[in-house]
Amino acid sequence: MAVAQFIPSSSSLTKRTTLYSSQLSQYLSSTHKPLLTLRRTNYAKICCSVTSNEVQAPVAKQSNDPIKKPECFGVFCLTYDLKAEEETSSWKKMINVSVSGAAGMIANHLLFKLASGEVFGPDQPIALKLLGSERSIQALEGRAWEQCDHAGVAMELEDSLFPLLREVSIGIDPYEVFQDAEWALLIGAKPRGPGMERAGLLDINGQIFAEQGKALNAVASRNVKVIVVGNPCNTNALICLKNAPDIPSKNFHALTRLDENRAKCQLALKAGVFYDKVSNMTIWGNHSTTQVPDFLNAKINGFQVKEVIRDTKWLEEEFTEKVQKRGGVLIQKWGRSSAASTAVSVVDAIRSLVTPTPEGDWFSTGVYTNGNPYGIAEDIVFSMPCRSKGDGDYELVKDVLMDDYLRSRIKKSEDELLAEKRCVAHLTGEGIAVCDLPGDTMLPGEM
Ligand SMILES: NC(=O)C1=CN([C@@H]2O[C@H](COP(=O)(O)OP(=O)(O)OC[C@H]3O[C@@H](n4cnc5c(N)ncnc54)[C@H](OP(=O)(O)O)[C@@H]3O)[C@@H](O)[C@H]2O)C=CC1
Ligand SMILES: O=C([O-])CC(=O)C(=O)O
Repeated sequence: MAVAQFIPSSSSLTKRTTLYSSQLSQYLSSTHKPLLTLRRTNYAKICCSVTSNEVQAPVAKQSNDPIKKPECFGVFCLTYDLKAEEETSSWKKMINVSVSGAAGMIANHLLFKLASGEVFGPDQPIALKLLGSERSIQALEGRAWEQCDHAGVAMELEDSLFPLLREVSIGIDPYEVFQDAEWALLIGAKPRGPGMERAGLLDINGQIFAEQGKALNAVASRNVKVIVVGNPCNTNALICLKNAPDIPSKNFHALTRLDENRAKCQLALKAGVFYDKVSNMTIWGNHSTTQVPDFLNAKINGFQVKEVIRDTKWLEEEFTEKVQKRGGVLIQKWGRSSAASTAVSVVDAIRSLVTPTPEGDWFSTGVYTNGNPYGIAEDIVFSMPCRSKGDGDYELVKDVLMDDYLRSRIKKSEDELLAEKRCVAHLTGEGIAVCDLPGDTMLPGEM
């Protein structure tokens, strides 16, 4: 099936491309597969020290053959009927957190942080709903781990004895996995392979996010917060929100927190301070090599960066490029893209929304531009400075400085995102895609 006709522009850097999505349709059409639910009721009680007469014998509900009847396995199959509720009675109501790309590298770090309580707090029980594919479901369940290069995520979650992890469910149908999701962490995406055009990546991954947007719209909580990690994350987030018209566009984020963290690290290194002394760090724009790490507004020990680091040439050239291309350097070292630091930055991104922003500071996240006070084009997802009261919502920061350098850099990233948007018009319901991407459009991990 031809899904988009990319019309050549006058630029010699663009190519006429017609994309086919049969492989992807196969991946996405595998819907309505059974959802495996791993549930442990009151498991926290078992982990905590309660007196033995409060704990009744576990009522085992294990299936005889967990491979043929994969409703549950291992410790998640046991239902404990505990009378004593002191430990859990102070807990908040359980929240549903859906994670796509759950068998991938980033999720492998992130899931354990989510389950440990370090993200949502020590009194916040969670249900993890993992979205995999036909291919990865075995890795997620851990049933065929001997043949698989993935770890068995569910088995490792089980072995971690996390008291706050109340349910684990696994599925390959976003309409089931996103049911009542209060947080959707969308990590799964195809990485760009050798010889693949960026336009091709935008289309293939864009279709994943169009489908997932529709699923969120149909079944997720009306106030779900969505964090898109899978690249190209800004445009994927735009596609997702356009396909979820019943969910506020404001609730969709593209992850640029890793870029913020990378920028803070480089400034700290140059200034010879610990990185917790760097604040007010904005990443403007796309999670790509056009992103703008803003050294005009950032502070070190409460002073403007330019008062501390007087080498403007270093800031404009070396620092900026280092942050923009940090992902690529990491790929050269590792042979794969950043996973642990990305997971940490997802944690930071969520925590910035669920805890009040420290007075005077802000954080960066890629959000919908409608109504922004900076003159950035509307109707794209752009990284900007935000503050939160800790209620999951945020406000854009109004009191920021602008100069010609910053404005011109922001414009370049804006142009890139507008071009990406034209390239996925067939996925946002805005007509025929015209793909005239600037020649230097690259992900941070591309060199
Ligand atoms: N925004 C940011 O700051 C960053 C973003 N990223 C991006 O995050 C994404 C995930 O990275 P990472 O976890 O390391 O990647 P992995 O390759 O380890 O995992 C990717 C997961 O995506 C899933 N997937 C969904 N659809 C496809 C498809 N069509 N083709 C291939 N895989 C698919 C796979 O799921 P399954 O196994 O179920 O088939 C796989 O588990 C990438 O897009 C990467 O570029 C990475 C670093 C930073
Ligand atoms: O470019 C990539 O695929 C990885 C990435 O986003 C990053 O490291 O920032």
